[in-house]
Amino acid sequence: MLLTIPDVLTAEQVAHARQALDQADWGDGRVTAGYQSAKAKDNMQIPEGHPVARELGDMILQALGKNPLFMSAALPLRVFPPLFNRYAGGQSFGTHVDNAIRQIPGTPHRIRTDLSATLFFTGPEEYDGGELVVEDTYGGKSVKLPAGHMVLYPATSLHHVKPVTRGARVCSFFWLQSMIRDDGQRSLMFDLDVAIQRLSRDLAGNETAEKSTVQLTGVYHNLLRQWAEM
Ligand SMILES: O=C(O)CCC(=O)C(=O)O
Ligand SMILES: [Fe+2]
Repeated sequence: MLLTIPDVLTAEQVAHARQALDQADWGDGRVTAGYQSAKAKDNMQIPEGHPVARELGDMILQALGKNPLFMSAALPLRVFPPLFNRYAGGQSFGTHVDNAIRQIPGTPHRIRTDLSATLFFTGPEEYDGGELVVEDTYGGKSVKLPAGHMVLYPATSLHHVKPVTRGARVCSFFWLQSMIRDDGQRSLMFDLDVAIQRLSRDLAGNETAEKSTVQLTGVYHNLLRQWAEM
């Protein structure tokens, strides 16, 4: 499932991040790439563990923790500390697949990358190109979002970022391990959750409908009990 999560950050948070990112030291993005993706990757990154990356990473993780759409769609177990990238002057990232396993820097912990995320700090009017294209069985889906919005997509997908031919594209990107490894099962849980929420909103006050909503909520939790890995 590929999902846009609007307004993860407020306009004030985006402005604060932009200012901090403009002043940070950027290095070659190849340092966090795997063997194959290093050949395709041409961008800049803030080094892992840089104070700006930590501060803004915490801001993003806090915002996501309070975002019901993100929590419902991702069912996150562990989130990789967000990284930050910048493409300008024709830079791009050719077709690649993200590493399946990532060590969380400075810890003995590893995560399985079930989902990949890109959170935009620059708006589409600020640069040309720079679309993130995610391939799935139905073809390629091109994504270019307003600042503060985020896209969540299966880390299993081949994807690329088109050359940025004017201006600069600044984003945060990271991965997460979900409590539900399988994309199909996770999508089912998300659909069920969305439908239950809508039913309880639309049929509030109807006693029979409320009984069914409680029963469906039970089905949701019992499926989660069957499928979740912790
Ligand atoms: O810049 C992006 O939107 C994606 C970056 C990416 O695919 C990666 O770093 O693996
Ligand atoms: Fe990637």
